[in-house]
Amino acid sequence: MVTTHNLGFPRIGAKRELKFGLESYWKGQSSLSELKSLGAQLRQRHWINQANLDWVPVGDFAFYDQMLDMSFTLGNLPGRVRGFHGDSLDNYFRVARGRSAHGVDHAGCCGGGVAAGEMTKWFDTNYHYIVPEFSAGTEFQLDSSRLLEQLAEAKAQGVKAKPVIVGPVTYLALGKAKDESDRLALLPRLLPVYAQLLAELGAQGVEWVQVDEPLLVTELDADWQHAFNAAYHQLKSCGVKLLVATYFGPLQENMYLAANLPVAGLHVDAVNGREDVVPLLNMLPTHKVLSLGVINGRNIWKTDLNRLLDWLEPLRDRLGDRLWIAPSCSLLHVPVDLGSEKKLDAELKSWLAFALQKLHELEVLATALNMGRDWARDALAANQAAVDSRRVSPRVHDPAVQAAVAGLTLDLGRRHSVYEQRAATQAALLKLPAYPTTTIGSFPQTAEIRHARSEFRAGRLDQAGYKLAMQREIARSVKEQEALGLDVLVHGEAERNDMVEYFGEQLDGYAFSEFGWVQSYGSRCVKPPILFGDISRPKAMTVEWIRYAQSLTAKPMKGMLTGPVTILNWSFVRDDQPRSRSCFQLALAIREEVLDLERAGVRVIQIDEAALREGLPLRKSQWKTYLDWAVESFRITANGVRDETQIHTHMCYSEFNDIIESIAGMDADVITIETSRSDMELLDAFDHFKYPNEIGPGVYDIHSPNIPTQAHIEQLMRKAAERIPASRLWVNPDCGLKTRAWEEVIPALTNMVAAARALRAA
Ligand SMILES: Nc1nc2c(c(=O)[nH]1)N[C@@H](CNc1ccc(C(=O)N[C@@H](CCC(=O)N[C@@H](CCC(=O)N[C@@H](CCC(=O)O)C(=O)O)C(=O)O)C(=O)O)cc1)CN2
Ligand code: MET
Ligand SMILES: [Zn+2]
Repeated sequence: MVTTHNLGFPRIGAKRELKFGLESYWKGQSSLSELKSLGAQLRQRHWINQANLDWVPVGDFAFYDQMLDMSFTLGNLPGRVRGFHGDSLDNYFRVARGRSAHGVDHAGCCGGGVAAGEMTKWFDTNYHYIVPEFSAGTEFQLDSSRLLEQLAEAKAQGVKAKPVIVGPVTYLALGKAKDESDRLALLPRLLPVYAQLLAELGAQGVEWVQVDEPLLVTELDADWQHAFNAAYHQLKSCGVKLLVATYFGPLQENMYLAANLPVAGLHVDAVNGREDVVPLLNMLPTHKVLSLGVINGRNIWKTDLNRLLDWLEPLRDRLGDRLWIAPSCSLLHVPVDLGSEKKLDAELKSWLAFALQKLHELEVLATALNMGRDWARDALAANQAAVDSRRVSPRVHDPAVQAAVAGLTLDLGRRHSVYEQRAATQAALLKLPAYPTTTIGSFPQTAEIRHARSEFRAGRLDQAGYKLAMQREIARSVKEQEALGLDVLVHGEAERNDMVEYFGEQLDGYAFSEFGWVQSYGSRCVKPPILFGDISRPKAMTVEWIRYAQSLTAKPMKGMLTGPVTILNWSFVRDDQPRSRSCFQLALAIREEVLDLERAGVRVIQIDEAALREGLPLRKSQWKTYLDWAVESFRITANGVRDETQIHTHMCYSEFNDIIESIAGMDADVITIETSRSDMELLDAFDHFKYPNEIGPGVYDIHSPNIPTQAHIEQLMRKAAERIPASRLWVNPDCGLKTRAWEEVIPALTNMVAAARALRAA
């Protein structure tokens, strides 16, 4: 018999219950016990949702992040939060979110400031985890309470529990040694704690534990390969069976290593690593379970079940009971329930599967594999009809768009003149001071803005009323910026629910959901739009708003767009054509918007490519191919403008050393990047490469509520000027300000402008 299981379930809740519960607790509007019982309710509901599986994940729930959970389980708390006397969940939130120095915390006691743990992208997803912190002296100490409590809960509910933990090697690799010490040197101290944890789980009657080691789909040097062997040799007799889970790509050169770890089972990504499976089978010891991740956990398309069965049936014949099937990765990265969607049309809906529907697909597969396809005849026929209808739908294929992409030429992506020449033309027109100041685009998305939008959606506010409400917000942000004395203004993005979804909603070839939320970090979610067909732009998307904003000021107003690569990377995209082709289609559509803005008299246009770097393939060998089409897409979007028009781009999570040539290849006149947390050291890449154009290195971290001082900003800018000629420097925050409050934004920008003035005077 084939066994079914799941690697993880979205914890935010079908209606984002966890988000609202967390935010209400953080605001002091509900109690810790209410929050904890909400967590228990969500776990229970999600276990019921998964009740038909043979093994159900336990421990995949997290109040903020699964890596931070693991840090607490391993007793690896940053020194600055040790010795906290309150509830450990409150301490957990202190690491997750930081605390400002003068605040009064939830429990009403005075807390000193606590810096938040660093947050970074989980592999190539749009999910962010809290980076474990290490130093040479790090000691670990088991705190199994969270996992054991959830296990007891699950057992009481009759759940066939398979605890899930992050594996020791991935845990170490994704952390950072603040003192530059060797994290691998900590492995001997870490493993006994894992062994103890596994033994405690075994003592509770656990049979299988899923140990996530996605690091195995990345390039590993000899030390890290060795760490895998060392780790699992030490854990092999801990009293439970281990299923080492890999995902987000093929094992490739790590296949032999993974196949021969001394564990009872291996899970592989059989969607993105399909070609690995047969060679893997040939080297897998015959006592081991092989779990095939056959349902895509990273997108929302229905699986072609019949075709999958054609491939799976011979594997079933060969593996028998040793075959397990599952989604390719945790379902954390997809929305919960397609059934909640009332506005998507029936045809499109028939092509889709969210988490619950994916679990159903798994059941159908198991029935067909265990009993024969006849037993699943109706489900398979319905699936076939849906898959066929999508394949041939005229809604998916637009010959005009395909022809435009086929006709792309390199000159579309080239500016008329080189940077030096354009820069002179632009300087004469814009007449900006030295160290010009600007912001990245968004201003606070206040409750009133969100509320107005939700009233508009619900039909309680009409189009005119909504437009007026947004214009009022735009006017407010223009007024604030003028009072602050900023040099290049933004309209503030009040009218945008999200920098990607907003464009998805206006482009043909896109659909969007009502409840398709996916956790991005903590309580913050995104609703990735669904790119299902060839992309075109029926009409201008941003011009009216920008024109309005420009009408309110004599200062230059930036046109604000999201670039094609970022729209692609933060959407659910087609699986029936290469990503590059969808990206070129987006590039052509956004290019038209750029040209429309230019025609409307907008002199500075920013095209955000926040997700360009995170879209890099996990293996370096594939970087060049990606960068080539990604950079070309940006160039097509941006570079059709006249010399007089200044193009800006923005990137966050910027680590540019290894891709600086591609960044330069985009040929934006100005790039704004996140640098404040690295003390301007990121600029070394730009310095060494002699990056030719202008740079706005972020001078303060927008993720923190702390107000940067003028002195600190000046000091950072002086550091920047050691690396980049001052004549090419801009002064701006690290990223957009939408998650901050006006009370934070005003003093921070006041100090920023004062710092720029002081630098000019010097
Ligand atoms: N797509 C994407 N990926 C990204 C980023 C990004 O900006 N976009 N930034 C980085 C991650 N950072 C992020 C920063 C903030 C949020 C964020 O604030 N998300 C909002 C949702 C934003 C949104 O779509 N808002 C909608 C819906 C708002 C909403 O929830 N409204 C309430 C009603 C409110 C009321 O009636 O008062 C509801 O529907 O229940 C809107 O403004 O229209 C949230 O979780 O709260 C997400 C990610 C990296 N990845
Ligand atoms: N223009 C966008 C903003 O300011 C860029 C954000 S990058 C995540 O919000
Ligand atoms: Zn940003």
